[in-house]
Amino acid sequence: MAYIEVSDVHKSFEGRRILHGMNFQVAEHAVVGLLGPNGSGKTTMIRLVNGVILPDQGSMRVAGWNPLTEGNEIRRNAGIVTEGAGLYHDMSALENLRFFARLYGVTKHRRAEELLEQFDLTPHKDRPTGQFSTGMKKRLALAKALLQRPSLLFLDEPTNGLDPEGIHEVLHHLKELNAKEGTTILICSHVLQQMESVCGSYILMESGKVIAQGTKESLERTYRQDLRLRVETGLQMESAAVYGYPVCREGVHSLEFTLTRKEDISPLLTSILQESWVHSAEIVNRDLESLYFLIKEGARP
Ligand SMILES: Nc1ncnc2c1ncn2[C@@H]1O[C@H](COP(=O)(O)OP(=O)(O)OP(=O)(O)O)[C@@H](O)[C@H]1O
Repeated sequence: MAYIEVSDVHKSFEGRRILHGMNFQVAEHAVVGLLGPNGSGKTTMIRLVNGVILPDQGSMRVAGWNPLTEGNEIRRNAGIVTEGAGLYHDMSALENLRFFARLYGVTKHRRAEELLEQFDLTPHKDRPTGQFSTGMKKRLALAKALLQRPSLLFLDEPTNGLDPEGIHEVLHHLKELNAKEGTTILICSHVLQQMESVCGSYILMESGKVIAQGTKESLERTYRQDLRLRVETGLQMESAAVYGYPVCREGVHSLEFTLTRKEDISPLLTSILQESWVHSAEIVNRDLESLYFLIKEGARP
């Protein structure tokens, strides 16, 4: 049975329909990306599954609880990291974590210190968090959300405002958390390419609806019609098809072939190598973002 189950959920604000018929599942121990553009309704969905707001219609189940009637249980047992980290800026990192540990009734001795260590914040534990960089604040917010060892973690745009190093660090900590503790993680983001390194599967949203759901491989299988292989080569292109594959020139030494299946790559490269050199070959339309646009533009399984 799914750990999070959302069935036909609708939500309007002031008569404006924001979510219309959301359906998705998240398996226990999975890391799932809820992905979609700004304003597509991701934060609204997170608030609904936490029981902070109520749907107009539909049913939900989160770790065995019903968000409509058992929101308190869900919020007590799930970690939530939203845009405002909810930290006290005058207090140090350690004081913040100890304060929230008391508030949440966390009894485990040295839990705050343990989390500071886990998130590489021990050297900064006595500094006021107001002086922290955005990346450090995000890590501390994650530590705060994990004080009660939740089995479920909701993250709303965890990489917003971070530089590449900060993004790498936060994503690394999330992967580690899932691998070591099996925490189920639902991450909302509009930055699709960042999520590829951490999520095992995706829920793709557009204007308040799920347009596709699955692992990247299953989405690829269902929606991708062709693949574009960019080859850095000295091969001369004499027609719009080379060795039977449609091709166009992308640069002086760069050709882009359109293939229908991965199995065509080896024979193509073997043929090219008989005539010229090859310095690199790369599939250029296999990233999550191009897949998202393909699905959004109406690709049909
Ligand atoms: N309490 C509210 N009252 C009125 N409108 C709201 C409320 N909360 C959200 N909305 C509207 O619902 C729409 C979806 O917002 P939501 O924050 O869920 O989107 P999002 O996908 O999380 O976007 P972002 O990536 O920008 O965070 C937006 O148009 C927003 O203005």
